[in-house]
Amino acid sequence: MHKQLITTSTNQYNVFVGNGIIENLADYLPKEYQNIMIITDSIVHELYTEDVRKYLPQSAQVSVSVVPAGENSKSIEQYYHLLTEAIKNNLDRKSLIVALGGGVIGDLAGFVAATYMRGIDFVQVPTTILAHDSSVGGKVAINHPEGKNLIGNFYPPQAVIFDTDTLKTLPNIEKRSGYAEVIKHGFISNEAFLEDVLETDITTDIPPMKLNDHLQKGIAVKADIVEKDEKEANIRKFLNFGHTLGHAIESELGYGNITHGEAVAIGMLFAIEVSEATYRISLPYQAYYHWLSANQYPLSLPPLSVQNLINRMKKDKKSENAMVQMVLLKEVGSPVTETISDQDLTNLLDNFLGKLGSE
Ligand SMILES: NC(=O)c1ccc[n+]([C@@H]2O[C@H](COP(=O)([O-])OP(=O)(O)OC[C@H]3O[C@@H](n4cnc5c(N)ncnc54)[C@H](O)[C@@H]3O)[C@@H](O)[C@H]2O)c1
Ligand SMILES: O=C(O)C(=O)C[C@@H](O)[C@H](O)[C@H](O)COP(=O)(O)O
Ligand SMILES: [Zn+2]
Repeated sequence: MHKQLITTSTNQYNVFVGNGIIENLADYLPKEYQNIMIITDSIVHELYTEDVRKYLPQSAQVSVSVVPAGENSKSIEQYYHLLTEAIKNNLDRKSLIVALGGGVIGDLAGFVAATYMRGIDFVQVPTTILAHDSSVGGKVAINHPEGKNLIGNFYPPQAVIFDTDTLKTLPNIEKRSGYAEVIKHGFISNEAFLEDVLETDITTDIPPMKLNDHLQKGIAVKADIVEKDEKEANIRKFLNFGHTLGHAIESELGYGNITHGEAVAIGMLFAIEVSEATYRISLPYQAYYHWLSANQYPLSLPPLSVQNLINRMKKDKKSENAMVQMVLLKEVGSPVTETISDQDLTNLLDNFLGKLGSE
């Protein structure tokens, strides 16, 4: 089991990562709780709720709330439904919410915990590769039809308990989605990590040692950044590499019609191209494109309006005075933020989408 302590401006919490560690769930809780509500989705519920229930302290009263699987559950309706469930289950300020699932559940349940009775404890029990990213750092949110994660907060969990055995049931599409955030951590941190991921075939079973190594390295990159800039005043923006266009694609296509990671994967391709054009440098665009293609990432999109995408990018949380800010790379491991003029963005995006091709 690998343990990493995260220190934020408001608290400290441990991230536990390892095979089979769910059995020790009760030991990883920082204190005793008498009333615990597990929030999960319909797919994860079938697979893992019973285990989690079994390993929670037997003295606690435990309830389970299940939302439909998928991005559409990061909605105001499901958020309100879960608050009602918390009230019905008599959760009080000393109670605990367990977020059991991927990033959708972590973001949603975390936002419920952040706002119920002005904030109660929650722990993240991630079950997707992507959630090595979403369970760490304390960003919790729901979506608005106008944009991703527009309603949320920074609200760190009490602990992250990541049993990587759960990843064995992940379908390939979710492995791809998760690995987009893994390779993002490579791009923004160091060449060796990036190259290791570029050499990994994720279409077949990834050796557990390698997978755990990639997850731990990704978590370390993220932890280092959020410890220095929890509320995204400056360097935390680097974790948004690929997200300015990625989020715009997700909301423009309609939530759930492309996975978060697959949209971000295309967003990173664009960010690399903009970096090369802006700084007149060469980055591993071809190697990355080849890896995406070999691992069956979607590399074409249904026809999308450049203007609509730009309007969406302007609603991104990094935007200032309606000017789009993107995270670019000066080289692998050296991210920067850059304001892009509307004219440049129109030209670059038009060219990029044309090259990417339409379905
Ligand atoms: N808060 C953050 O810092 C942060 C970081 C990255 C992404 N996110 C958010 O995370 C969300 C995406 O997370 P995700 O990709 O984990 O999506 P998800 O939670 O929807 O999970 C993906 C799918 O996999 C299923 N699933 C989950 N675990 C499984 C398992 N072990 N076996 C089989 N199926 C399983 C789920 O039911 C779902 O259908 C997006 O909303 C994104 O915005 C947040
Ligand atoms: O933790 C962060 O900071 C990130 O940007 C991580 C991203 O992978 C994640 O998708 C995050 O939810 C995006 O945040 P947002 O502030 O752009 O909504
Ligand atoms: Zn992301």
